Amino acid sequence: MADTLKIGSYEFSSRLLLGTGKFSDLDIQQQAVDASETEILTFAIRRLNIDNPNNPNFLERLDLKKYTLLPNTAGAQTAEEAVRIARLAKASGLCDMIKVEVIGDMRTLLPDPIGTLKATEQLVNEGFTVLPYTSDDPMLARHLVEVGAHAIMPGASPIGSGLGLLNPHYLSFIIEECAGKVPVIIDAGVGSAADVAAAMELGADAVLLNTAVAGAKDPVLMAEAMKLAILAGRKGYAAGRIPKKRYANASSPMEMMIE
Ligand SMILES: CC(=O)[C@@H](O)[C@H](O)COP(=O)(O)O
Repeated sequence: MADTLKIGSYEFSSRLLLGTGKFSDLDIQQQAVDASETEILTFAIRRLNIDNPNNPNFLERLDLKKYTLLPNTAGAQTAEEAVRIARLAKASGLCDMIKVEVIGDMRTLLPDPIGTLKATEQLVNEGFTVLPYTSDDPMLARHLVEVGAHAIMPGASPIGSGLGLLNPHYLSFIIEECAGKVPVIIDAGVGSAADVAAAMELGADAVLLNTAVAGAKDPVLMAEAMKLAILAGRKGYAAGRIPKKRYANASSPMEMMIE
């Protein structure tokens, strides 16, 4: 059976979601998107030029028909702002999927939990497929699932920091909490392919990243590395790692020697 990622009524082969911002130029962006083999592209609606389709925008080199678009509400600091931005995206015919971002603090860019919960509930009620960006709080994840979120997107560390998985223990609680209900997509703060593999080995269903690829010395090569890290981490998780031991355990024990 195919190992697909299901988000609401959507189904994907790739488990890598890619942000489209911060690339040094649009050719590199296009090549990196191709190399990643992602099927889901995210972008800030506020950065998009919706009013005048004749003006250039930062998605213009991408063949958008090939991708599912995941607009996000970046820039919103209240639930009301996030809901307004999401409605604008839907009215523009972009997609009915929305990544809810309600930022509570402009220095850390950490999400505001109460605003995130309120916006998620409202947008679910309006028929959106809602993917809230959240902190690594397992109780908030539980409430988000209860109000109908279609995926939970906990940050690994602050957006753009590249610090990797700061609290794998709590992320694993969220993965447990959501198991059999909705997918968990680790979002933000990933710095390297090793971080991506670690997230997938924890049991995450997917990873969303932007800066680690866009800011790499070679973004196209890094996009390919991220694609492979997703596959390696997913297979490693499915294969079941050995338990960690405090002391050595010889690889060629004497009792198993063939005479
Ligand atoms: C929540 C958010 O905005 C992130 O999805 C961001 O777009 C990606 O974070 P990184 O740039 O740290 O990968």
